[in-house]
Amino acid sequence: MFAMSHEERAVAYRIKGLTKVYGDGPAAVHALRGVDLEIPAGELIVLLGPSGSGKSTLLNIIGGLDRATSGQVYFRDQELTALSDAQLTRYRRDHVGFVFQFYNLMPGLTAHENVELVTEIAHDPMDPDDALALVGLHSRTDHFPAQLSGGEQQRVAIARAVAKQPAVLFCDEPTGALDSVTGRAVLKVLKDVNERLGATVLIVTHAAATAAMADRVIHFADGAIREVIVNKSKITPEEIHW
Ligand SMILES: Nc1ncnc2c1ncn2[C@@H]1O[C@H](COP(=O)(O)OP(=O)(O)OP(=O)(O)O)[C@@H](O)[C@H]1O
Repeated sequence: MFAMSHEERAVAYRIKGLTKVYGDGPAAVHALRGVDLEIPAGELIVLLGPSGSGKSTLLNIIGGLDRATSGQVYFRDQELTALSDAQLTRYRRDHVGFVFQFYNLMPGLTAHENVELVTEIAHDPMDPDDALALVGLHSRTDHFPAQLSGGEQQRVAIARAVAKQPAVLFCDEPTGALDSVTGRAVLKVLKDVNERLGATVLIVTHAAATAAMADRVIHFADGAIREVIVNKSKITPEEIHW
């Protein structure tokens, strides 16, 4: 048996020469122009960059929601870019949670039932009540989305995403629809998920102040990575001002 080195175990994603072109001919859009990146496991990472620079495209490809045009993405030792559609679906189901700007909850189901939808089909799920307690909503489990504030609905969406105990949590503008106080509460929940569950958390955001709480900040511009900064002195979500 081969023992994996510490370094191999510690990398969640290896991305090599990744490109994505939407459309073809003169109308083609080069959303990713050759991205090389390593994402260490267990970190909280923030992706920043102007609108249209390719952040969501990168998140969608490494999250298994979209296909690259060329290049490779490895999750641990598995090449995602070589998987069939069925294998990619299994990767998403077993390892990945998603949180989006708009919470995408089922309006006719309670908070508990929204989380249960995922735990019923997950491999090694948390109890829905534990997932809702993790996001501070233990007293609201029987409420419907319309009875909850935006920040509370986003916390239900986070509980739903983490209830299957994913290795990775992808968050695309998770605070985009929230005021700063509520947004900070949601960021605190994401930090808790990162620390308590050990999940790697990737956050795409326009709220540049969020970068101060990250382990690592990736700056995107024009379909490429401009800079990766390892944050030596992080602040807590409560200390963020924006
Ligand atoms: N399905 C699509 N078809 C055609 N072009 C697309 C598609 N999705 C994204 N694009 C284009 O790819 C480029 C990168 O988009 P992407 O959404 O990844 O950027 P972003 O950095 O996440 O932007 P934002 O911050 O505004 O969400 C943009 O020019 C966008 O218009």
